[in-house]
Amino acid sequence: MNQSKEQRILNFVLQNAVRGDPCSVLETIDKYCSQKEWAMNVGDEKGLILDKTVEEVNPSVALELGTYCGYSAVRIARLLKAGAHLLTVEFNPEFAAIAKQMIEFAGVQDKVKLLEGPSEEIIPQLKKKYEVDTLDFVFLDHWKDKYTPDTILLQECNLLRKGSVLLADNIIVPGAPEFLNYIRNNPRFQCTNYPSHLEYMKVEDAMEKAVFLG
Ligand SMILES: CCNc1ncnc2c1ncn2[C@@H]1O[C@H](/C=C/CNC(=O)c2cc(-c3ccc(F)cc3)cc(O)c2O)[C@@H](O)[C@H]1O
Ligand SMILES: [Mg+2]
Repeated sequence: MNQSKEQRILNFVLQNAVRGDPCSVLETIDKYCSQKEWAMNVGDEKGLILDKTVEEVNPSVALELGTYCGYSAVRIARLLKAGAHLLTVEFNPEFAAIAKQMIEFAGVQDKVKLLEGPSEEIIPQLKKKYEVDTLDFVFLDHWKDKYTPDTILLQECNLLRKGSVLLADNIIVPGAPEFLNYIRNNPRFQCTNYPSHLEYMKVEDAMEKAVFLG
């Protein structure tokens, strides 16, 4: 049975990156996906916006929706302070297995908890089952039509506090028009747009930061 693209990305990392070095893993994925096969990692350009936001928030508890191969999980986890952790949610078992190996190879497994299942089921379990009080930072990068329902669900589950920061990928491509409409017209969020480019392409994209005002 021939390999999936995601398996090929992981294998390229296992053979070419430095074990235990998150930056090396990120560089290697970016190299493969810009030179060999495009893949929907946040990438190096939007990755810098993600880095700056994570450094600014300096979260104790972070959530990511849509792990995929684990690129942004490694990207976020490498910046977390001692004792801080990232919960990342992925419902595709094949991608979850790839991401688990990617996270472990990068050496950030102690900071990352990969939760396998759909976000709409996991989010309501975060407080009781995963001992979350509130979330300091949320990275949205899963199905674009789920950004809004999951943002509403996070609020309904009392997982956001005054100052919680959401960062959403792909505001232009593939686009999240209903999320943008929802979040920009919601007085409980303060929004900022960050123009950038689609990963590994000369196509315009953007990220949107939304700070929950409580
Ligand atoms: C059902 C909602 N809940 C979910 N719960 C848990 N995991 C979920 C969920 N949705 C999706 N996922 C997972 O998140 C990932 C999905 C990401 C969706 N992302 C995109 O479609 C995307 C697509 C593009 C893109 C851009 C231009 C193109 F021409 C083609 C594709 C670029 C990106 O940066 C993207 O993020 C997968 O791993 C999927 O299994
Ligand atoms: Mg994306």
